[in-house]
Amino acid sequence: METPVTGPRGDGYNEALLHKTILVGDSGVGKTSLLVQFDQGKFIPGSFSATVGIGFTNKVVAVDGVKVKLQIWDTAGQERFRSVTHAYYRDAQALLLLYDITSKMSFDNIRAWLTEIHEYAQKDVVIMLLGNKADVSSERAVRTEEGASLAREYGVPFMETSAKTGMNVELAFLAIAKELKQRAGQPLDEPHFQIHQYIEAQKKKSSCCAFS
Ligand SMILES: Nc1nc2c(ncn2[C@@H]2O[C@H](COP(=O)(O)OP(=O)(O)OP(=O)(O)O)[C@@H](O)[C@H]2O)c(=O)[nH]1
Repeated sequence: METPVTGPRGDGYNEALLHKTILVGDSGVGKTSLLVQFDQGKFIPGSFSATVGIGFTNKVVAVDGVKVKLQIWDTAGQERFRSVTHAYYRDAQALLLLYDITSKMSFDNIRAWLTEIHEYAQKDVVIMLLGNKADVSSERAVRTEEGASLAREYGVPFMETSAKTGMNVELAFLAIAKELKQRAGQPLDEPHFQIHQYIEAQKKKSSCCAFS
């Protein structure tokens, strides 16, 4: 379900469709940091201040030259806010589910998160699994293949990200925006766009070119 955006701006923003996207995952996995990196291109290191409740940021991304507006909801990972955040799942078109690659527990909790998502979200919600904090390789507790294998089991796209370095952050949101644009019946430049293949191709492209 897309909500047309209305407002005073005359830059095409008004005509963009609004797609609700929610960031979920355990407390401390980096949801707020990922959103700040995507929205402002920066990482604020230092003390961790847990999100209280829920808040959103609007971000317009260009997909094939067309504006797609993502309304990105940042939820609190702490258990005590869970009943509040469940209420927001229902309207979401996309869910970015994060774990922290340095925290086995946050990875082990992904199955429970997926159970909740399947209980409260729409059946056709786009889900993407993200293993965040990929820059902290010395403390890695979850192998990339474990993340990929879990994602395959649930049929969802997967990538590792770093809110600190920005690795794959834009790619994650752009892939979601493309998928949502396509679902809204708006054509893409790639006529056979598939989110899984798109992500794999982009990841290959960046690893190929980073070393060439
Ligand atoms: N090195 C590194 N640190 C990160 C990364 N992402 C987040 N952090 C750090 O991890 C801590 C928690 O990040 P948050 O973004 O607040 O986590 P959250 O998931 O929003 O937490 P809640 O609001 O409690 O749900 C902070 O100290 C961040 O600086 C990352 O990609 N790399």
